[in-house]
Amino acid sequence: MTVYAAPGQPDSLVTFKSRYEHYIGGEWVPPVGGQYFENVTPITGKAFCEVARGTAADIDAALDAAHAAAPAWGQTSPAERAVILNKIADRMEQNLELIAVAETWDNGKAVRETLNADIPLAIDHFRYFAGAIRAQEGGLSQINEDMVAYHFHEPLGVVGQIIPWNFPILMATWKLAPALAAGNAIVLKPAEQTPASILVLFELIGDLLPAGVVNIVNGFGAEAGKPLATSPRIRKIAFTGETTTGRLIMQYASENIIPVTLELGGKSPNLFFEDVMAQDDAYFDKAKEGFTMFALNQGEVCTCPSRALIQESIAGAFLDAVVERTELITRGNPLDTDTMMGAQASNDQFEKIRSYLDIGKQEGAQVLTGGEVADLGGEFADGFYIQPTIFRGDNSMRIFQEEIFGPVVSATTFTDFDDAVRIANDTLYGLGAGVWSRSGNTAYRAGRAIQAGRVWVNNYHAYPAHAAFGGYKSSGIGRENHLMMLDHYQQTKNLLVSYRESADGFF
Ligand SMILES: NC(=O)C1=CN([C@@H]2O[C@H](COP(=O)(O)OP(=O)(O)OC[C@H]3O[C@@H](n4cnc5c(N)ncnc54)[C@H](OP(=O)(O)O)[C@@H]3O)[C@@H](O)[C@H]2O)C=CC1
Ligand SMILES: CCCCCC/C=C/C(=O)O
Repeated sequence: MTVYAAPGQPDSLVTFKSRYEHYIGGEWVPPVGGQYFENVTPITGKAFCEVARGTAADIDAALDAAHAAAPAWGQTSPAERAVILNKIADRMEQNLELIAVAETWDNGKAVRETLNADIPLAIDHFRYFAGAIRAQEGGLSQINEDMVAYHFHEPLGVVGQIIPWNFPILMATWKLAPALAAGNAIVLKPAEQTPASILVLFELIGDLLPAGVVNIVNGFGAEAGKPLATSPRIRKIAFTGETTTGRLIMQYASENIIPVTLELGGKSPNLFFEDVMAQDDAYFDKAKEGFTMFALNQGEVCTCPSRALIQESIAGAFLDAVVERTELITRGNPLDTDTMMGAQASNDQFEKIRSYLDIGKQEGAQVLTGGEVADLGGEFADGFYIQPTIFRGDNSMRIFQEEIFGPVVSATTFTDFDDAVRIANDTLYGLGAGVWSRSGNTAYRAGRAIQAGRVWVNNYHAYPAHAAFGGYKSSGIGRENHLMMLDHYQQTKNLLVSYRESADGFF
């Protein structure tokens, strides 16, 4: 067990500055309007730094820097960009604990996760796209014996990226790594709730990139995000966040006819067929872990398995077993590596989840465990902690249909295969899903029938860089991770060349 010292305490790995500026053109730049906002750690509920509050003028300055950097960066070779991405990964790896502690302090999540998942996955992402861009090939079509169509990948130029607060560094990486690999310059706006860890990261890695290739403007959605997303000076906007905000981003983008990628909400079903059940067996233990994944990252994950669908014949015994497993989730200081669940990322999110705990009870759902805020006392008394909660109810309830984004799972039963698929697909969303069965046939058929971009079969919440990730229905547009993300950051140049030396057959 390790308990990392809190920033500001003796022996802490991280010292946050009391004030952070924007990162523009390779420099730390104060906001044009001179305004700052407070950044709170959800662990204690106290402010720990202030951050530049960006407006349209700061976005313009960042776009100037990005446009100045884009031509040279776009002409670097894939091998040169790959070297830089690998250096970023190496620098992050050398500072893994520091970055993990910074992320935990800013977001509230358990350091056990930032150390073992968020930051290692981010490092691997840079390495994956370093390799992917070198492996990418263009295309050639032979039109006839004298004519050839060459297809080249070209960078888009300057792109905008807007990210949320649930995985600040990992979500930044999911957007930065492919965009950089493809040769674009970037203006990125972090979420107002969690800007600090990304700024700490850029204090560490900023010198590895040419000035202006990545620019970070902090601030609020309406004040900094909208001027970025509406700017005619970007060639693409990438967004992760709420579905209603995603709809706005699409409207903004339509004005300038630029492409969008959107990672939006979810209400992911996790299906447990009756053959998962056993008294004492490694597979059943694995399935219970899969159920408990609703509490990963305090449930603040777009793919949170927030609807558990359990075959009626095993429901009683299965729910008893997962309640017992859920009650073993250790809570406490998020900087303690034994702690499994940390704090919700903000007071707003904490209050939103509390309201859904009330809604679930008012709708008549049965609370099998949890259902209340968690009072950790002491220095954590003002932090944002919620008990992991299992409701049992019906798929028509609001707690089954609306994104809670907290450590709350709503469980219901199904009778047979068709009923399971019907309930799974009875949602506006289509981002993730889980299927648990010892039968390969059942698992395969369910996986293909569920309308979701990612279906985990006999596992959950794994995010390898080379597996495509994205939504069906209202969960978004496009795929992140995987080679196919490069397509979203490149345009195709077709050179149609005639090698015939006469005008014969010109038309
Ligand atoms: N799919 C996912 O991964 C996520 C889903 N959510 C869902 O959304 C709910 C609300 O969270 P919230 O943070 O408000 O989500 P938002 O979608 O509003 O925020 C995501 C990002 O978009 C920015 N933003 C907000 N409004 C605009 C705008 N008009 N133009 C441009 N950028 C904008 C935000 O800035 P800022 O925060 O600085 O205002 C933030 O950087 C959560 O409870 C959860 O259900 C939230 C986060 C991630
Ligand atoms: C254990 C790592 C989890 C990564 C989850 C990625 C989620 C993205 C999102 O919420 O948009």
